[in-house]
Amino acid sequence: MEKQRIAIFASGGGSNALKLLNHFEEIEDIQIELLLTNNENAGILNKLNERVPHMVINNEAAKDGLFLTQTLQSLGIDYIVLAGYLRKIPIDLIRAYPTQIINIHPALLPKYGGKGMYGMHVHEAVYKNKETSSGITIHLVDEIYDNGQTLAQITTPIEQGDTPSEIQQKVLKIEHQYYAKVVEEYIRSQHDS
Ligand SMILES: Nc1nc2c(c(=O)[nH]1)N[C@@H](CN(C=O)c1ccc(C(=O)N[C@@H](CCC(=O)O)C(=O)O)cc1)CN2
Ligand SMILES: NCC(=O)N[C@@H]1O[C@H](COP(=O)([O-])[O-])[C@@H](O)[C@H]1O
Repeated sequence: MEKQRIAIFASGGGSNALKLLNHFEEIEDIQIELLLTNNENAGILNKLNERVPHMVINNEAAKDGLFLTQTLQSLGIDYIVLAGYLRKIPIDLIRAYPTQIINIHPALLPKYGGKGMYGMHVHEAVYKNKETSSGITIHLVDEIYDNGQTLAQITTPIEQGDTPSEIQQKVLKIEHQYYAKVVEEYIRSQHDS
């Protein structure tokens, strides 16, 4: 496979972004070339240690699909991997990368998805509904939040008495175990000759 270049989009602490960096540092034909964030205070920015170039955009730029497309294409980016990115991906960027934008959602879609369902909001809703399991959904991104084709779904049991924070920790653990491998396998599946 010809070398494939990834841009990671993140808005927060970036634990998934770091797991992705670690995973793809060991792989020669898939490389992470950029970390983009809409949040100048994102915790990930303090953890990169110059491992990858980064770009901070404001919320206007985050809405500008043509700007984002031109920027990413000028860098030769082939895939966009969202890792706790909290802004809507604009339609013009989706049209430029129709099957090349991947997201991880910390719940078993289609439940607990859509506008407002991010971070702890998700786990609090799962807790409130007394679910006995939660998990992750890795999916392609389309113009509707959390609506794109599912690539993988992995569940984790919720014990009676688990708090939203304990649910978050269980879900984050499987995010870290599976996301990078699912991304790698998906990219390779798109280039199987
Ligand atoms: N076009 C798409 N853009 C994004 C998707 C998607 O599926 N299609 N996934 C999200 C990630 N996400 C869930 O996995 C998600 C992130 C944020 C929100 C949300 O409600 N955001 C708030 C703004 C929050 C903030 O900036 O502080 C909002 O839109 O009001 C929902 C789902 C990434 N983008
Ligand atoms: N709907 C999107 C969403 O809620 N994404 C979630 O944000 C967290 C980011 O953590 P991280 O910054 O430590 O990777 C992760 O749990 C991810 O699933």
